Amino acid sequence: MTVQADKHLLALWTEAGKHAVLSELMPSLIAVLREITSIDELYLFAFNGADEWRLSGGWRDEYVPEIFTQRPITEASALETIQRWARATAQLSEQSDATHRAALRILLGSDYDGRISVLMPLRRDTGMLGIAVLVCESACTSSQCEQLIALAEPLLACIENDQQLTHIQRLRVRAEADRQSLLGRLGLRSISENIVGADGGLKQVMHRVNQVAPSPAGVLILGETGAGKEVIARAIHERSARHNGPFLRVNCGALPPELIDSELFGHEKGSFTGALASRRGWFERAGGGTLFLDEVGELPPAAQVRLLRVLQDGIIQKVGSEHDVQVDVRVIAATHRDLPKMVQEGSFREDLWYRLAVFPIILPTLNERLDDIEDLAKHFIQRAAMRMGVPVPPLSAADVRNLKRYSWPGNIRELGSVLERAVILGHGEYLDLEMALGAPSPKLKSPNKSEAADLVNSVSDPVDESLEAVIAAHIKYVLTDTKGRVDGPFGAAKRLGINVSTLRAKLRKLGIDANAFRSSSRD
Ligand SMILES: Nc1ncnc2c1ncn2[C@@H]1O[C@H](COP(=O)(O)OP(=O)(O)OP(=O)(O)O)[C@@H](O)[C@H]1O
Repeated sequence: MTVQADKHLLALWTEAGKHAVLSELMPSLIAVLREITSIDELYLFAFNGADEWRLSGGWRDEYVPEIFTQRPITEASALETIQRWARATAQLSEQSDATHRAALRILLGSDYDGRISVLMPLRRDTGMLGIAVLVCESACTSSQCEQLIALAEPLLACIENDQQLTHIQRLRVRAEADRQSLLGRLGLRSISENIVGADGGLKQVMHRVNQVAPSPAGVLILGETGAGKEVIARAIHERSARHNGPFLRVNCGALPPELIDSELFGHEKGSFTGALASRRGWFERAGGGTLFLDEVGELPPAAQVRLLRVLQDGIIQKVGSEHDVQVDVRVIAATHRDLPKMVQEGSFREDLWYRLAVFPIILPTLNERLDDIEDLAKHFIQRAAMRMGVPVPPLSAADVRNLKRYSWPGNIRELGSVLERAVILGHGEYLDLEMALGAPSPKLKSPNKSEAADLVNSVSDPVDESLEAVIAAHIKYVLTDTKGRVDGPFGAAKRLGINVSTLRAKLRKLGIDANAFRSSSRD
């Protein structure tokens, strides 16, 4: 192949590699083809495999007479011509004669207005997938024909890319229509409207969200498990200039330690056993959008160093590569852990903590926003009823009181599950909250003094072992809440409504070590 031919081939592959729609590529494609022959017009047709030809892209000069008999050129007239031609080639292809098969590679054909149309089948091994129609002022020489034939492959790639992009666009339109219809059924205009308590217990939080969302600053969301950290991270993304970009969540705690770097930053092919192909990591995939690093406190020290680098310079290095890659990502991190304490203990880097904590948002627990429980409950009941296709069961004042009495270690997520269960258990006719909350549960919050005393005193009764287990679990739960503290105004004895000495006796009897709860939190 000559240097010129190589140059044309490279130029067309460069265009194909842009993965753009054909209408954008047409001027560049025709410019390359014009260097080979006196081409005036170019039409690219794609065959969809079901006996249909579609005009994927067309280009023509204003001043050149038209190739087709009708003007303006309609897709129908182009198709008719092509179909006529395709029928002719089908007849030719039935013949095994080598000359005819060669002729099928390019067809110098129909002559309209004294011009030559070059019909070029675009083939893959599986068959003919497209046709390029070139309208030239003069006939092509055999060497020009050869050069054109060599360009069939990148032209086909351009058509295929165009088809894929059109397909994706169609899926996008369909997904958006589904989203709108779903929002309509929920009586909402956008997902972000769905933050229950935005004007109640989350008012301060939403104020912080609105303050930080338009800026490029990173955000650290602190809150117990299930308190709504992801919901808040999404709200920031949706209110930011990046809202059209991706929002990706990665749970740092769920990444296998040996794969953390490759997952976050990507890897090159062959960089480790099993790296069969190069792969983009979460940071690259979130380009132009927001990366939500959930459970950031779980990252091991080595990954913390690399995360700090991205946050400082916006630069990552793939595993197995020495090249820096610039990424354009806003990072929102979250954790239920006590990060300052982890810094003190040396398990979380201090410099990373300062970098992440530029704009902290602290989420209240559900217990700290009990006034939102009624609205949240209605929201979850409605959602569950809608999912099950049953009428929305009413929520009574007694139900609300019960829900407020419950201690919610799993926060809003747990509330949602309980209410969904209550709708299911009530068969959509009523709300079976009692069953959904379970029998007297270790999670029941601060029972009154006599209830607690009864429970604890009954430990001496060896008959009912399961009751003993319930008591032990409840004491453990309260100790978790009080972080192992037994006495004092915030101690477990006070919470349980019994004497400190009684509680200490029970602890000994039940084999519970209060000190073991010193550093734990409910998660
Ligand atoms: N304000 C809210 N209004 C409505 N639903 C909420 C709200 N906050 C949280 N939820 C719902 O509660 C559940 C838990 O929320 P989310 O996943 O955001 O919590 P999280 O703090 O990120 O949890 P984890 O610590 O386990 O990652 C989700 O189903 C979410 O839709």
